[in-house]
Amino acid sequence: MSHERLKGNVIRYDSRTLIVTELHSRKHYLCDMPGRFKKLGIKPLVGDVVEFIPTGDDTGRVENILNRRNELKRPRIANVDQIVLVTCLEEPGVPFYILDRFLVLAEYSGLPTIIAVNKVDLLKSRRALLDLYHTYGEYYNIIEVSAKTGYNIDLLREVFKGKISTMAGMSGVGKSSLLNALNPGLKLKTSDISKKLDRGRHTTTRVELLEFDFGGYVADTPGFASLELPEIEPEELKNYFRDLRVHSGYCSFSDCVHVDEPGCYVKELVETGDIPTTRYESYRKIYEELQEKHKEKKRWK
Ligand SMILES: Nc1nc2c(ncn2[C@@H]2O[C@H](COP(=O)(O)OP(=O)(O)OP(=O)(O)O)[C@@H](O)[C@H]2O)c(=O)[nH]1
Ligand SMILES: [Zn+2]
Repeated sequence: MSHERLKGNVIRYDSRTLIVTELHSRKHYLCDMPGRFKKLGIKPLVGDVVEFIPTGDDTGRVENILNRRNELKRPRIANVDQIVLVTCLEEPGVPFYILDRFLVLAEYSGLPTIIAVNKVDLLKSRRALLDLYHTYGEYYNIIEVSAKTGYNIDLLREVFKGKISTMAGMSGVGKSSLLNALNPGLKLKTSDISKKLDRGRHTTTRVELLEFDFGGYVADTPGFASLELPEIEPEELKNYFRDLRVHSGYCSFSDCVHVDEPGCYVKELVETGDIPTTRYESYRKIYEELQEKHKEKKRWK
């Protein structure tokens, strides 16, 4: 048995053990952590890249956790590359306002975001799609897909390939169906790995990374499930609307929040239709919600 250090991705973790996928062979190792980690308060996260030394055929001991590029809060994952926001225009027709809330959370996380429009097989015309492109197409990559017919699933596979992703989107838009279309049996396969390496120990409720056969990982639970807004100052909200942000510099006041100020260029663009009304309405609605939250907080101080 060689004792060279190997590197791998943590795909699952409970209080004592980690399942690590070795980067090159993609073999799974059940690893434990040295006691000193706990003493030092070092806790691994799913998505971490760790160095480990094999102690048996499929076991190992973690030596080191490499620096994280980032850390997503919900679900708790390290080194996330992107968010794939799933929506659809029929069954259910997801309101743009809901999409806008997801996008604020995505922008706040600072991660690249791709919009996947699922169930395009249900559309009788391209009208609703054109509306979506008009509203979001300049600022986000949009990909039309159908989990049912397989339309553009190969393109979506390219989006996920080799990356750590998290999917977000309203209930019923087809997130699970898409994962299954991308990689049939994805969830089952992962629970098999867990069972084999775990030797029947209790199952964890923590987030796990599912491994695509074609390379790459996706969180097994959707992100931003609650749509609850993070602690953003109302004045900061404008930074999380890409389309407002790019025009912010042209308002008369540099700290313009695009609500009541004179000489607001953003409001001018809403008038001329260059910024979609739905986007501006979402902005106002969320702005007011944040103001309320802010007031509440002050009241209790
Ligand atoms: N027509 C059509 N139906 C689809 C498509 N994708 C999913 N569905 C259906 O939409 C319903 C919801 O799909 P799910 O994959 O469970 O959606 P989900 O986003 O995972 O839902 P949650 O688990 O509630 O978050 C199911 O009845 C699917 O069969 C599609 O591309 N076209
Ligand atoms: Zn303004």
